[in-house]
Amino acid sequence: MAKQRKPSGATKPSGWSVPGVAWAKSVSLTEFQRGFLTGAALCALAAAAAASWPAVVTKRQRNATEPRIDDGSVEVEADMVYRGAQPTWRPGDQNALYRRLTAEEVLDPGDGRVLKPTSIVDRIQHFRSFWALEFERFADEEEVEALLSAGEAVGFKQSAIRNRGTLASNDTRRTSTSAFLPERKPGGRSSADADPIERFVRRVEEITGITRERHERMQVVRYEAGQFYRPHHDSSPFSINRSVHNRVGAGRILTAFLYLSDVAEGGRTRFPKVPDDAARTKKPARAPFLSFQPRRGTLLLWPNALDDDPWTNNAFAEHEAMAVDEGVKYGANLWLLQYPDALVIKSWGLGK
Ligand SMILES: O=C(O)CCC(=O)C(=O)O
Ligand SMILES: [Fe+2]
Repeated sequence: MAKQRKPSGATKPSGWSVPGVAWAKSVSLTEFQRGFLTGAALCALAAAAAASWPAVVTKRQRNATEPRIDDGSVEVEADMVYRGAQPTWRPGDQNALYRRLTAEEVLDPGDGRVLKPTSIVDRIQHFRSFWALEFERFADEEEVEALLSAGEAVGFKQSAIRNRGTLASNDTRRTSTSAFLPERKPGGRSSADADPIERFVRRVEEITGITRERHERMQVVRYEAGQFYRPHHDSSPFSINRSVHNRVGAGRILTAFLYLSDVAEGGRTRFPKVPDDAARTKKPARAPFLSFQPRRGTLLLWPNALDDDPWTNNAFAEHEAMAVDEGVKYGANLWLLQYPDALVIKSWGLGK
């Protein structure tokens, strides 16, 4: 975990201009309106000054080598937090992954079978894309069982959820329970008969091209009848002033979600900002948004970032786990990160 500090070379901005005031002068406004705008601008400045540096920041040039990290109040360079690590994705890499997975043959590193998405959903709106790929029978029975046992061994607890930067449990937005599995150490790459979880992790490394030092610890989730996880985004914004975000949840550029059980009724994973494709769903009763039915062994893969700006969340990636009507639903999250996991940097000695 990088110590919080100011980015070197970043100085307080020299010249201030308040856009609201400049604009107010250029149009004809009443004295009252002008006074209101000036007052609002002064309030904003005072509020910013009251908060400690760097609550007020200049807009810097943005380009591929100088990422902007923005949680709404601070702006820092990624490598200040991630100790010079290279980002996983540069602009364009996300769409390149989509093309590779949909147009090329990706082979299972274990048994050599072709790993092909069985269902492809692709939306492009306002030049910003979102896609989700479903891989049926991605994990075999042994792998599914191993993940379930690993979850049981850790123990399922009321899932924690971040609420304005602090961890809170018993959140009404998430009633399910979950278990974070231990870190996966670097594994030997040769044996095809590795342990089942190892096989699964290698397959995810193969399809995504993202190796395990950029994986978060896997999280097994469990929902009993009536339990749900309301709409949320898996990736929290980067920031240096909320240290918890740096360790968990920041820069989850991809979600690989493996269903560990079939669910008879309910329990769908639904994307409430992505319209459904009428051609895919012939059932008129279904909500008109993209959703997936849990099927044991099926992997669902979707990006949480923007292709042209992988440091920024893609709003279309918002999703929810709808309430399970009957039976118990299990799944496993494997989040793939824009920088090596901070905990891994520390425990594997990957930091500088
Ligand atoms: O259970 C699901 O379908 C999705 C789970 C999820 O969104 C999460 O754990 O972040
Ligand atoms: Fe999620």
